[in-house]
Amino acid sequence: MDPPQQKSQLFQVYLRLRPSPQANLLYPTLAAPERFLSVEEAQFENELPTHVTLNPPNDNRRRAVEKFAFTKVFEEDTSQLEIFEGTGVLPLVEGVLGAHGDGRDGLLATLGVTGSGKSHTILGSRSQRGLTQLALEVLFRSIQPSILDPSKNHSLHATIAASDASEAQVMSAPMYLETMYGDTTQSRASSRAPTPMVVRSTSGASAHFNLHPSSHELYPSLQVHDTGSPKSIRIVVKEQRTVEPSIVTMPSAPTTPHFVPSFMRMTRARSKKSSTKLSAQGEPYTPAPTPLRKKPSAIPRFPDISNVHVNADEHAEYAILISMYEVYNDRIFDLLTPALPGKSTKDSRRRALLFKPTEASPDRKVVAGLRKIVCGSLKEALLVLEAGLCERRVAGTGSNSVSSRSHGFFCVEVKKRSGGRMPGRWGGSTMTIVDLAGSERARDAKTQGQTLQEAGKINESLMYLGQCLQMQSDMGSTTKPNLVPFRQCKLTELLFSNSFPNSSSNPQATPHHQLSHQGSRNPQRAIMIVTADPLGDFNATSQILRYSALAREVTVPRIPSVTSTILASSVGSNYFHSRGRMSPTDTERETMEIAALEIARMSEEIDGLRSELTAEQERRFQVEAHLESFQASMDDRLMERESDVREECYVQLAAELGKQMRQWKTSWEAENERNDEHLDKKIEILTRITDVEDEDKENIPSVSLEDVMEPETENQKLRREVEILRRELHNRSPTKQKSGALREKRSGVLREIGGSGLGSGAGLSSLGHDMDRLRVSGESDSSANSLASAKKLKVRKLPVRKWDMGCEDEL
Ligand SMILES: Nc1ncnc2c1ncn2[C@@H]1O[C@H](COP(=O)(O)OP(=O)(O)OP(=O)(O)O)[C@@H](O)[C@H]1O
Repeated sequence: MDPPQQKSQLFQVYLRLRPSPQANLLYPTLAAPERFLSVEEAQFENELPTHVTLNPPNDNRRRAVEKFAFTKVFEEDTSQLEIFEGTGVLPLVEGVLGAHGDGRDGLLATLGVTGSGKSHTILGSRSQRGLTQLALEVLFRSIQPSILDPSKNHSLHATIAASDASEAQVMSAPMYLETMYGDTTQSRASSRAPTPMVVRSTSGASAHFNLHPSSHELYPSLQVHDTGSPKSIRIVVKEQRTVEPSIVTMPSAPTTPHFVPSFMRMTRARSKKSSTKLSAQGEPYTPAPTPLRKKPSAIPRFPDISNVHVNADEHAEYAILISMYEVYNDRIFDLLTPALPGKSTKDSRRRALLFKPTEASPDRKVVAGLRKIVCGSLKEALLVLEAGLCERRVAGTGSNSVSSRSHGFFCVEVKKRSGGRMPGRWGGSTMTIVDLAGSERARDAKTQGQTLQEAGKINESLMYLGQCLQMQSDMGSTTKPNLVPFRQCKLTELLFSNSFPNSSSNPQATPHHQLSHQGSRNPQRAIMIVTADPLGDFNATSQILRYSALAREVTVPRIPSVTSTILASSVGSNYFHSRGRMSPTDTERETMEIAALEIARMSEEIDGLRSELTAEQERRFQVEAHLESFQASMDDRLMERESDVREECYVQLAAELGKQMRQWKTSWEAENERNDEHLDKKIEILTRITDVEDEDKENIPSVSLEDVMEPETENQKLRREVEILRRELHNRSPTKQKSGALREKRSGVLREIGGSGLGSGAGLSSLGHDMDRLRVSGESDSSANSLASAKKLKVRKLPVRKWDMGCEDEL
């Protein structure tokens, strides 16, 4: 079995076996576990082996022996240097530098079961450097004469930020290291204290800022114009995508410690809307104080690669940008932007980033909004790496005391442009180094809670990665790159998106100039280092090897009985008969045996799955039965409870009703008593009134209805009598006439009254009128009338009585 054509492979896959820890330390009492992985002899002398055989442990399960092919296999005694030299990292670095033209993206990743040595290989340990540090050293050394130092070249930021397609926050290494480690000895620029400055707006409002002395580095497109006054300045932002410079109008603000990159982001975002004028309406950003990190005391120097060198473009200028991020629970987080402490929780808060095409990179996805550090030296780059690693999530598990809980990405962007007096546009390639989190079994890792959840996400993403790797290993026979299902999770998207030529990019969505530039981009070169512990978990390791190996075959036939049956029946008869041959050749027999073995293995797996299914079904029935009985008992209990509640309610209701009845009865009796009393009083009053009326009836003459109803007739009658009397008087002597007339009149009136009893109301009224007219002279008729009407009721009874009692002369 030979590894397939490697040209068609996306990855070169190397296998590294980790040395087992000292057996007596790990297994002081138990017998050391059996080694299940053996390395096949190399085909040629002085060459590394390429095949390993996986021998299943001698348990009851019948499992086939599998053989896997890799680009190279490194055995346990391989050193870090040998790995570095043997895995093609150097050509990868050389490709990124683009010694003879455009560079080519490179990807270096490690994959393996947890604790198998991935981090050790790629990042090293306290005493040894990993592939990352070694690659960085070679890279910096190779471009040493033509690398641009950000602390010396002040326009570097501006040009790099302008060429960056990922909306990145570009920062110089001295500035970043100062914020992380508080180190003031990194460079001349950062050794000075911040200089306070006032930013005066066009409207006269002023804002106070402590502009960092190296702010022209941080904000490359920001130009500070001295207006002549030591306290005021004018800020002009030269946007990369706008032709004219834009004046930034700052609002008045209190003193802030730093004028930070978020301001630049804000201005850029606004510039999309307005190409000429910007206005910074937002408040100047005050960065949250970040606790300083302890600067690593010593960075390992072993293994020594001081003589290693790769080719670089001698006529080009280089700049190195470093960014780091992790994929945690399928989300991307920047490792160089320190997490902010959460407001409500103790946990720190980080903003997830997007992997997407941007305005400047429409046909290629990039992690947008990362912080990128421009490093001028290897030392700076290593310190940035250390700072980023501190942010990475790790946890102690049963399998590894310092287990990575995320997939870590370390990106070295090599920016390259033609040198000379008129430097050209920045181009460049990226070397991405990935330390994948290890697959783990919860039972072995003894994880729970959040760590178990993380493991679930890790295993899921690794499963998708496995699918992609399997597909890519099949690409020797097919030329369809789209078959690799890399869009299933963030990890595979990040790893595979840039592994294909840009033929799939949408030309309609891509401007011509960008298409011609981007379209020429080479697919990335990728190296995968699979780590395995030959004494570790057999199942987990065989799974990893199955999907990462370049080729796989079953080499040692452990023919189970079912296989012989298959061979005897199907292979022996049908296959060869169909070909019309009496005896198969050795190759055919071998192929058939392998196929039969595979069938046997699969049928065994199917049997196992069937029995698992049956067991699951049984469990389900049990659970369902349990659930039903539980439901029935719950129903009974519910009914019981309901009747209890009803009973309680009834008793309470009855008690309440009785109480209400008693209260009502009491109030009803009281009401009755009150009514009786009231009635008695009424009767008493009535009795008294009746008595009085009886009394009155006895004293008051009865008044006929006719009399009351015919007062006019009576008046006329009286008038006639008065007339008669007047005439009589007129016939008598003049002296007697007057007194006689008066007497007659009075006696006539009295008669009239006497004749009619109490008389009618009108009669009495007219009499009252007469009386008043006689008594009160000069009073108006109306007042007399009103008086009479006011006294009407009294007049009805009392005067009558007086008159009845008084004699004629008194009147
Ligand atoms: N080749 C090696 N030589 C010496 N020690 C090794 C080697 N490989 C691994 N180790 C040691 O084994 C331990 C676990 O290794 P490491 O942390 O690299 O595992 P890992 O695969 O990254 O695990 P995880 O996926 O859980 O992060 C470490 O103490 C490391 O130093």
